[in-house]
Amino acid sequence: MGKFGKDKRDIYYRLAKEEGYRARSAFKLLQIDDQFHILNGVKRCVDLCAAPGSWSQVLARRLLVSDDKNDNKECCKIVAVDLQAMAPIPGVIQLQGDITNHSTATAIIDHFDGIAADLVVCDGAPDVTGLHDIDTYIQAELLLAGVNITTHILKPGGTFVAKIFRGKDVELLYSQLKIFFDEVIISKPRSSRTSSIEAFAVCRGYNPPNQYEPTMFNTLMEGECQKYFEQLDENKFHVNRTIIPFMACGDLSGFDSDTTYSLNIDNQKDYKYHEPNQKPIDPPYKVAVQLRKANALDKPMDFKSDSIDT
Ligand SMILES: C[S@@+](CC[C@H](N)C(=O)[O-])C[C@H]1O[C@@H](n2cnc3c(N)ncnc32)[C@H](O)[C@@H]1O
Repeated sequence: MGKFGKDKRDIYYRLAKEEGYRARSAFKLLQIDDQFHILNGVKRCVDLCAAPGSWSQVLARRLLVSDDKNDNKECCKIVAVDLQAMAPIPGVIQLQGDITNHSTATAIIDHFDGIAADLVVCDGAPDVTGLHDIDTYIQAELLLAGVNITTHILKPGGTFVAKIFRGKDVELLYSQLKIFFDEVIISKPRSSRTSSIEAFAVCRGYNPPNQYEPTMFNTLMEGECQKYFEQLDENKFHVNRTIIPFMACGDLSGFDSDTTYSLNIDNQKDYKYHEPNQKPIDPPYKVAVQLRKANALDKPMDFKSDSIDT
């Protein structure tokens, strides 16, 4: 496949480059916001698992714009966190850290001068192995780590948006989210491939159980933590089956992420190749790439997975 093949096969990859985004995932957050208006009135916002930074770019473009209708520029703060280093984005405070660490929660709150956030978004994904059950399990753990840290930093009534893999035990995750939020909707943006099990949980109205004290237990599903919730609020803790609404979002007559488009879309727009906007600065696969270039890998490695969208 030539240099243009991916532009043809993946319209959102191409549009991301044209519109200056670092990754195609930007469109997922844009479409979620268009549907649910999660950014309305937001003054403090946290982007968990943010690298390479396309969601932070969306947050910065939509929240830091100063015009007659929006005077947030002075007071809106965006903090982005990732394990990996990320190239700077004007107006975004960056923290390199692990979302499972308490010190990361403290560092975020310090940036907000002790005031909790209005919105937390989390597009966290582990390095996928291609083994679906393992990938889904690790993703669930990461989502729960996202919820854990969110309980330290989100204001009551606040909104949490997180990537979720719809694997076979996803209903347990829905129940966990319903413990903390009044409303949970699972949403599939048009820019997320249909073939991917990825979707996004849009959780509104943060409302933890009575007397809930935020902890950094590794998972909310484990026995001790579960017992803790049972003691706290019997009425609110149900790990029974929960029916969660599912909504597609994004312009349904717009671009389909599973379709291959001509390079001159509808002959209306002249095609011009764009390089990616920001290459990863220190990716975890760097050593493997170097080994491969030096012909030092035993056999070629395939990092592709057809079921996980990035
Ligand atoms: C799909 S990427 C996020 C893409 C990003 N939303 C964007 O639009 O550019 C997933 C990110 O999760 C990060 N991540 C995974 N586990 C993490 C952890 N425990 N703490 C912080 N970041 C983590 C990875 O380093 C990776 O950058």
